[in-house]
Amino acid sequence: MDTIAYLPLRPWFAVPAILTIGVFLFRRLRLLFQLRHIKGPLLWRLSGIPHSLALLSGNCHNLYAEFHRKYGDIVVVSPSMITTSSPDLWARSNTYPGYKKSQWFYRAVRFDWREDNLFTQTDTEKHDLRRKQMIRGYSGVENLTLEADVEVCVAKLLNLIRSRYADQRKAMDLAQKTHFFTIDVISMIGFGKCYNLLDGDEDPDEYRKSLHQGLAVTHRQVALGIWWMNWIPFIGPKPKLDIDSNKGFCKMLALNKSMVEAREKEFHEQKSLGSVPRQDMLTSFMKRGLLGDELKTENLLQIVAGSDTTSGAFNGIMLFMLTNPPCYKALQAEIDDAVASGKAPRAPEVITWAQAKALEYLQAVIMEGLRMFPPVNNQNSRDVPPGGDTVIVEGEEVFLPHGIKVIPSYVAMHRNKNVYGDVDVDVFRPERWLEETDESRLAAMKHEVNLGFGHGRWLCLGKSIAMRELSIVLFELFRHFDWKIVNPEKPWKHTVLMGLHSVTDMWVQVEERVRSEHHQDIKSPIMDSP
Ligand code: HEM
Repeated sequence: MDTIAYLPLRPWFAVPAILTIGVFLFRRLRLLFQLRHIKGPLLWRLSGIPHSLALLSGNCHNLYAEFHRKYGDIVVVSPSMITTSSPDLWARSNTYPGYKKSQWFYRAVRFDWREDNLFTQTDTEKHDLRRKQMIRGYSGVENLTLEADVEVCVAKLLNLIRSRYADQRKAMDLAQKTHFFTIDVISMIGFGKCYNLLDGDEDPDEYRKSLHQGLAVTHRQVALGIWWMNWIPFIGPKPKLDIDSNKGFCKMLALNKSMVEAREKEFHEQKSLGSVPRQDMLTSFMKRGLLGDELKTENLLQIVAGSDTTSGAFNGIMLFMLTNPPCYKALQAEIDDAVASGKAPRAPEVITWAQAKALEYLQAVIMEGLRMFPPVNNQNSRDVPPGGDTVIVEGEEVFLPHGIKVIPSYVAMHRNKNVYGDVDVDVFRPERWLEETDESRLAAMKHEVNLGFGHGRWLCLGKSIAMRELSIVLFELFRHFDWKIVNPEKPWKHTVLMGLHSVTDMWVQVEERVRSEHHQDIKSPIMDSP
């Protein structure tokens, strides 16, 4: 008892304790001094706790947008972190030499604590080498089944909505279906084997649930700063990878392992026989030397990076469209015109990516949806390089000291009045993309909204896949069906985990659009009623 009571007085304890506290306080004061010229709420400058609480609240994206409205384009949100709504600063921190991905976030999101994938790699040189091995597989140049794979999944989605919900007048959880769709697409193009969630309209192996659980656990670890616990090898169960008995993420890992191993074997056999291997994503990666564990971890990255992001975008765009009758009507008018004029095929054929890209209003809806509801938020952090960096923000030079972390506030950036004007930035109005006559302003708007896919060497590799999915599916959803939100007062349950929108219970009523005797001319009973 005595020993414990007098512990702080014993020199062997007191000296290191005082030194540790002293170093901590010195560092805090130095940071406070270094960032004194940047605005931000006092409590957030002094302690990291408010930032942790903001992340845990699931509403960090809106809170930081609020800060930007109050303090301007850069704001201190923790002793060593600033958030920015300046497109120039964010673009610069993705291109200017020396900026790198911050470990506090990217180390935490490794699937396996020992191994990086392209997304988590904080060593810029290693990242760039890996990216070179993968870029052609993602681009579609060496992935000749991409178009057909997406088309098959779109047909399955339409069939599911029609047969199980529209025909039976049953309310449908749209968020579940968009997630099933993006998981099916990415497993098909990533593995060459579809998870088939749309076929059965269920998730028997709980992939969806496990993706959400994985995001939730990692989110809490990042927010509380305890991600390093994953690095203690004895903590956390080592998953037993058994395809038959597992469910969820472990099943996904097991399936990934066996699929990739089988494909590697096939690849080497075909190579030794001199025959042409399949032309898909996995083959493209293997041709560029990505094999074994590296191939497995990159393959898994696709599923995680390619499902919640795109389904978040779908849900946001659908919510904004279903609550904006003039936009809803304008999109259906463009779709009907496109079909009537032969710019789009008649049903049951599915529109192609090339055809959908050419539909101006559809593309404007997607840009505006991504602007109003950015699918990725806040945490893609960058470290300021050694020597610091002097940047121009709102016309003034600002010095950012070395080691400070910069995070993007896409919500605020996508509503930056210097880019979009100060009339209606907070309003969903796809027309802004079509009406803008000043070419340099339009270019700045496009550049800005595209930052939501990252930038420079870290630009999203799946961007064209996501745009393809969004364009084709939105066209077909509005061509075939009419939509109502079941509960406009609470349209969904929503939170943000690891910067991604996690949406459930987005209940909608869906009806087949009424067709005239020519069958292809469709009139909307919902939107045409007075
Ligand atoms: C609307 C949908 C999507 C959005 C908004 C989005 C956004 C982003 C963003 C912001 C980054 C950069 C993150 C950072 O700098 O740390 C990124 C990276 C990445 N995304 Fe996406 N993404 C989407 C869909 C997809 C899809 C469908 C795939 C896969 C098919 C994918 C694969 C990747 C990969 C592999 C990276 C890492 C790139 C690198 O570090 O070189 N994304 N994405």
